Amino acid sequence: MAKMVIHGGKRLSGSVTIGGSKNSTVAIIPATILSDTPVVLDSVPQIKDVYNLMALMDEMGVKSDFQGEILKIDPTQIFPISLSHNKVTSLRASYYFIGSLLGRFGKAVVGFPGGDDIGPRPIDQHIKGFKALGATITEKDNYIVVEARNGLHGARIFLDMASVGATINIILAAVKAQGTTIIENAAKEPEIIDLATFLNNMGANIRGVGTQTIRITGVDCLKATNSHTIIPDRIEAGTYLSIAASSGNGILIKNIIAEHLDAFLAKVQELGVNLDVREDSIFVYPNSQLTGVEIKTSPYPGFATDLQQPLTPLLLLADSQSTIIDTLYPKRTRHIPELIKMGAKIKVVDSKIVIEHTDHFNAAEVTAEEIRGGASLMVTGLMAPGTTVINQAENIMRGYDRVIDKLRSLQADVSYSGSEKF
Ligand SMILES: CC(=O)N[C@H]1[C@@H](OP(=O)(O)OP(=O)(O)OC[C@H]2O[C@@H](n3ccc(=O)[nH]c3=O)[C@H](O)[C@@H]2O)O[C@H](CO)[C@@H](O)[C@@H]1O
Ligand SMILES: C=C(OP(=O)(O)O)C(=O)O
Repeated sequence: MAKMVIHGGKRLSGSVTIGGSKNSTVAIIPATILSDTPVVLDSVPQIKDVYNLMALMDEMGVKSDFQGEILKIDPTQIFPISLSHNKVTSLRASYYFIGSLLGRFGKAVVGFPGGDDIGPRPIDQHIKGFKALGATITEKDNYIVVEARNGLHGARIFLDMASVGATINIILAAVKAQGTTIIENAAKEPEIIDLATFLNNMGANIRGVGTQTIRITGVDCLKATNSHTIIPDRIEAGTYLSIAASSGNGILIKNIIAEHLDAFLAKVQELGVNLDVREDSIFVYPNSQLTGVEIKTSPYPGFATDLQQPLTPLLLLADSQSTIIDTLYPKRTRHIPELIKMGAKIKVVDSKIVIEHTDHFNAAEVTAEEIRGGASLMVTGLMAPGTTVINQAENIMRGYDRVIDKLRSLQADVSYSGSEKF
């Protein structure tokens, strides 16, 4: 079990550069196995999910090399195997190999996915999509067998909800299928646009990403000619913005696409945080008078569920009550008992998180049950005077690029002990 130790209560300053998006990267890596040539990705974040995906690809004969921010992947010697290894359960995005193996070999045998324990996370819409494309699905022990004996063919698929994962998985399966696939009520997240840009640059024919109707016309082969640069991580950016507004003495956050953070920035400004939004960076002024806000998470372009927990510590500083309703994951509340140990005045009332003004935080030993809950504890630990120890800090490392180095560059006193080298 890894630990993050924070000696908090210090004012932070300087600048921090946001890394490539976790949720783009973890979709694009499985997508690389659809390529008939080696692939080069740039701006790849150094996070645990990336190393786990590399290990999974290694089992299929796909060699990869990760130096700095450049990840080289050679899928040309790939062979089909069952992915029932325990690495599959270590991250959610392992389920994208169902779509990409199906697209490449017409068959995928993959263990049930893991990912953050943030409440029920069914995959019925993925299954519905694969079936519509001509696959049969069977479940055996702890894995799922998806097979298209007569090949995959285009279909019209209406998603019951705008699921990020289902939209991506259907794109991956359909990109080399016969004919045209239409996804209705598709998710519109920027990471889906990034994936489609990557695939289209290799010769795919995907239109309409970023709208609710996506059309994919199957092609025979995909070839990489240029490297693909991953978009900046909007959730990492929002987390540093929360740190800057709660503990900063003036912090510049670089490599941001502000448009991807519209709903979040609007809420942060409504809260009273003083920001200077520049072309590809945001300067966060030292803390000002904050007033409570009401937040309701929703699919993009709404307020991202992945940012409700990282923002919560800042809401505790407001002089009046704030509320959060997480419509996507109402049970995403495992950080709350841990925040209470640190002095937070916060409770859950009928699926609504109620946050009251808190004027004293204390350091404590707490546990990061999942990635964004961990981020919430990290932001609070930086505010609380004394020594905070975050257990299970490996969950934070799933998605925060070189977080210890970045926090230290802001003058934070933090350390990490665990088997991962971040
Ligand atoms: C690797 C990745 O990109 N993870 C993100 C992705 O997760 P993920 O792709 O798992 O999230 P989805 O967009 O699929 O889920 C949205 C909602 O739909 C429900 N649902 C989804 C699929 C399905 O087949 N059936 C179903 O009922 C889910 O329970 C959830 O309530 O989007 C989430 C919502 O923005 C983010 O929190 C995650 O960070
Ligand atoms: C829930 C998240 O990730 P995953 O879907 O990979 O578990 C997240 O990044 O907040």
